[in-house]
Amino acid sequence: MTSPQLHELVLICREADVETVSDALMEIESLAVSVEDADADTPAEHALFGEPGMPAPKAGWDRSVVKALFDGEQAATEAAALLLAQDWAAEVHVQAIQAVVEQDWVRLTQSQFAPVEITPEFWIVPSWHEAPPQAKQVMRLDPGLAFGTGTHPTTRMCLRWIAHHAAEAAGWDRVLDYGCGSGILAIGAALHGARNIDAVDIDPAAITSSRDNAVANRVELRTAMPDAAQGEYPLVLANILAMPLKLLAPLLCSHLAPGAHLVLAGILERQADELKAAYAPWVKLDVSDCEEGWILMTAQRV
Ligand SMILES: C[S@@+](CC[C@H](N)C(=O)[O-])C[C@H]1O[C@@H](n2cnc3c(N)ncnc32)[C@H](O)[C@@H]1O
Repeated sequence: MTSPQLHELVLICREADVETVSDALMEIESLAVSVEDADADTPAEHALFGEPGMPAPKAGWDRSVVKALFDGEQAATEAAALLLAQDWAAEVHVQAIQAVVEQDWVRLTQSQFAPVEITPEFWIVPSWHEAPPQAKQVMRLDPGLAFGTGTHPTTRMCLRWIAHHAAEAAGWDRVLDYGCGSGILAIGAALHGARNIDAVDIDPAAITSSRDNAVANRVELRTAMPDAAQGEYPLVLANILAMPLKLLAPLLCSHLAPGAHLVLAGILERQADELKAAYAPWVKLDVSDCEEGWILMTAQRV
C-alpha cells in the first residue's frame, strides 16, 4: 500500500493571527508548520532586525504566509475547513492546497557533507565522494549518530595536531582517545601510524559508531566504556568540553606516560586560564591552535 502524497495548506494571515493559526495547525496534527513573509521580494517587504544587541521589533510580518504540511490532500482540505470555521479566523485566507514535490532527501543530505581538508594532504571524505587528487591520507567517514565528522573546529584542530606530529607516531605505541564520539581522532591517529588505540566514551552509540568507522577505514581500535582506559599512554586525546575536562584533569593526567603528549579540545578562548589552572598540578598546558573562538590546549609531561 502506498502512503498518500504530502500536501501543504498555504494560508495568508495577519501578523496578529500567526501564533494562533500556528498553534491550531499543530493541534490538528499538521506534520510541520512554517511562517514566511507574504511580501517577500516585493516593495512591501521589510526585515525584522532590531538594532545590534536589541530584540527584533515584532514577532511576524504584516502579512504572513503560514504553510502547514499534511499527509494527503484530504487531511489538508479538512484542516482548512476546520480552521476557517473558527471565530478568530475571519482574516485568515487559504491561498492554496498543493501537492509537495518529493525531494531526494538522501541526495540533499549527502550534498551538505563535502570532503573536509585537515591539511593539504590529509582529508576526511564521505563514502559517496571521490577523494580530492591531492589527498595522500584519507579517512572515510559518514555523518552518523555520534559527534565527529571533521566539520567542527575542535575536531579539525586535534586532527591537524596529529598530522603535524606524525613524525613522532613511531612512539605512539599506545593511544587513549577519551570521549571518542565517531572515533575520528582514534582513527586519525591510527592512519598516521599509532598502535594499540583505546577509544572510550560514555555513550554506547559512540562506541558502536567508532567500531563501525574503524572497520570502514581498515584500522584496529579497542572501543569501550571509559573504565577500559588503563595504565599510561604516550598520547592522550580528549575533545569534550571545558567543564568535564576540568573534572577529568586528575584522571587524564594519571594516564600520561613520562614524556607523553596531552591534547585537549572543546575549550573556548576565554576558558584557557581555568584549564591551565585545573591541569597545573600535573602539566603545563599551552594554547597551541585556535579556530572560530575554540582553542586547542596541549602539554607534554616531563
Ligand atoms: C565533542 S564530542 C568529540 C568526539 C570526537 N572525539 C571528536 O573529536 O570529534 C565529545 C564526546 O565525549 C563524550 N563524553 C562526554 N563526557 C564524557 C566523559 N565524562 N567520559 C567519556 N566520554 C565523555 C561524549 O559522549 C562525546 O561522544
